[in-house]
Amino acid sequence: MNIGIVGAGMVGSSAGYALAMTDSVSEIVLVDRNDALARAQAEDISHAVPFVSATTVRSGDYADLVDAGIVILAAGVSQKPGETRLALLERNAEVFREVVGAVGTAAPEAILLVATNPVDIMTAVATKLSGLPSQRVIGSGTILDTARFRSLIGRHLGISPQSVHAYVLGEHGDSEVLAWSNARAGSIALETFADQVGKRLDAAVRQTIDDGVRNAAYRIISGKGATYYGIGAGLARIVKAIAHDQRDVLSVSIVTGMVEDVAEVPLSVPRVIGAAGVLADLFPELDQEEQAALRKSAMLIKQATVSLGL
Ligand SMILES: NC(=O)C1=CN([C@@H]2O[C@H](COP(=O)(O)OP(=O)(O)OC[C@H]3O[C@@H](n4cnc5c(N)ncnc54)[C@H](O)[C@@H]3O)[C@@H](O)[C@H]2O)C=CC1
Ligand SMILES: CC(=O)C(=O)O
Repeated sequence: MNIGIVGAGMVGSSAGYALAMTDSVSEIVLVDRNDALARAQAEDISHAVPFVSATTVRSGDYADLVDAGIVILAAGVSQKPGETRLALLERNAEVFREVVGAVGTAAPEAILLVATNPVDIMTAVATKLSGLPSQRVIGSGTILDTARFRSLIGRHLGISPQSVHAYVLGEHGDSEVLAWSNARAGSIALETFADQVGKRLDAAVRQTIDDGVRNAAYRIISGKGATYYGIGAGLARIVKAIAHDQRDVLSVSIVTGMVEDVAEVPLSVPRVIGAAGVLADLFPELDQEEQAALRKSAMLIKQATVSLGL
């Protein structure tokens, strides 16, 4: 499959690099309003390819996206230290008014994979502007938060994050919901697993992990200005699931019919991902506190989409 990436900054180029390293697509075309940047990123990534894969990496303009099966949207502004994702909304909605139309003209059938923040609301913006069915406009949503959650649980329990089955739901942002109540390690409930390996999983440990997940972006941005390796790998993971019809369960964001009594809201729950995009939405059983938090997150996002007239 051929992949387009619009926005060749830190996130777009990291996604391109991660994709090239996984050898899962045929061609990557980078598009940016800064042509020189897109050219330089493509050239640099293409020099990594001979070590790993045979992916063609080049820059181009929108017309070069004609054969793309998926177009990643990573164009726009990013957070300054201390700034929230939601604060980017107006500026990035303006960028999408230009970008989504241009992508739609070149590649009307492509699945759109949104990374630009605030990613849930930008997913709703892209869905509206493109006129595509919601199953084909996918926001990276909480795929990154879920990875952070699994990584910290795995580190605490002394196991691989890939043996942790736990999801972050709701907004990719401050109101996100760490679903502790149904988290498992191997096939064992988390608390039972912790008991069996002699680890504590009390409120203090949970609070430390919650902070590690919820505030990761703020910490990284204050230390190095941006986050990009994690999301680059997350985007590559979603692309792989679509390109190879893998039917993986991943927490991603699409405009969802009903979540905790909030209608038509873009947020993340686990979903089955395959060649046609989102094949099914999954709603894990939550405890009362998590349910209330998910409703709050859904209402907050809904307010923002309504304020944009979506
Ligand atoms: N979904 C997630 O988990 C994450 C999302 N992000 C978001 O991704 C977005 C990109 O972040 P970075 O790559 O760090 O920013 P960046 O500033 O490095 O790159 C953004 C690129 O977009 C390009 N661009 C801006 N307007 C454009 C337009 N109208 N047409 C074409 N290209 C345009 C710029 O020239 C620039 O190269 C931000 O909104 C950021 O908040 C960042 C990290 C994680
Ligand atoms: C920047 C951002 O959204 C993140 O790293 O989670």
